[in-house]
Amino acid sequence: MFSKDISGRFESEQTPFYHYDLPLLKQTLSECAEAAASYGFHVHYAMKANFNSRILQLVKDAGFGADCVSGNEVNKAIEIGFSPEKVVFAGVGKSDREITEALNHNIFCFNVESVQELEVINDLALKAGKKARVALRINPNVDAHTHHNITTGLAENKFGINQWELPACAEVLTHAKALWLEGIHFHIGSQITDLNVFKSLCVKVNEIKVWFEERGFNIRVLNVGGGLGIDYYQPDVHSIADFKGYFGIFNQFLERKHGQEVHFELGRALVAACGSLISRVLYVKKGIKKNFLVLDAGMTELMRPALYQAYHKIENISKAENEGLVRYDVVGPICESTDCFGKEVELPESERGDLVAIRTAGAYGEVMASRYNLRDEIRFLYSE
Ligand SMILES: Cc1ncc(COP(=O)(O)O)c(C=O)c1O
Ligand SMILES: N[C@@H](CCCC[NH3+])C(=O)O
Repeated sequence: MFSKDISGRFESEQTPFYHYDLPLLKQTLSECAEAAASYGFHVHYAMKANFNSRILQLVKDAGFGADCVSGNEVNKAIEIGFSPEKVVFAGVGKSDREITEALNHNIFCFNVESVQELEVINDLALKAGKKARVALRINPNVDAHTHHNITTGLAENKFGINQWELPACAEVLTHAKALWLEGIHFHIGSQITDLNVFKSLCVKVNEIKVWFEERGFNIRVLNVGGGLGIDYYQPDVHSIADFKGYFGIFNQFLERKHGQEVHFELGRALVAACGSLISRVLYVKKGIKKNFLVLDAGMTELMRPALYQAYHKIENISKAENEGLVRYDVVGPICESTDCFGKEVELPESERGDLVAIRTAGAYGEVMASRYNLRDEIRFLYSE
């Protein structure tokens, strides 16, 4: 249950807003950093999960790098103070302008997603008089066993370079004057809870690394992406992911030579748990077959349930827990039938004005908000 100490502060606040529990975020970052350091691993925070400035500042202070997926994310990471040496730029469709700006920032590495992109980066780097450090994002065709819409490492997905194109990449890299190959990169999907999936990934990475080494390329960096899943069902029991167990898999199954670095790009597992969307009950609609709880937050503030039928725990934080339970479809005010946070959700009997917390919304929540229906700008509140 959401802490009463915290929720007491919300009564007079204008809703909806995102609440970020910064002490929990700091604890999560420190456990992750410590677990990674124990194996000598490096973590870049996937800032697409949440680029709220307060959060980025804490992530940077905890020593993480930044994994960016647009020129604007690269610029923001630099603005916040991430060292360019710790900034990587990924994405299947980087524009010429974005590439040139990132070159001018002297970022650590571009994660390259096609043979053509490799050629374009070479041309733009030549023009800018720079050398671009690149890693090839390879599609390993490993099933992440997660929601279909957030799977990225299957041959049918748009992401990464297919293995049959590796000889073409090797050819470009051999002749390109402005490219420097740092390593190979993989990211197979998000919200992965079956850790065996990462073992399968390690097997593929080992295989592909050898392919390059046999052809005389030095692979200094093995970037295995992100994707570590979290517990959306019991946010207070498992508020921090098992980073030690996760990194332990890679330590055990990834073959590393002396001097080879292992990089990760975690997003969700670092920031999901610290965020909740706080909303107020506008109306209780009683029906014969159904009761609706109409909130003042909707899919415009948190899109995941509408987009992926994603589960987020919903709590009425104005009422004592588990008293007089009633089933509700918890919906928002947006003119879309998919604007629903949960069906048949058991909650204490609720009334107009009650505060509702939609938990574990710190990743892919605020950043995916939209102004559809000309909604207000998103608001925030932090616990220090
Ligand atoms: C290339 C890349 N790296 C890292 C991430 C971060 O993933 P997650 O938030 O699941 O850790 C993503 C998003 O899925 C991604 O596309
Ligand atoms: N936005 C997705 C994750 C996509 C990650 C980016 N590749 C989610 O909310 O779960």
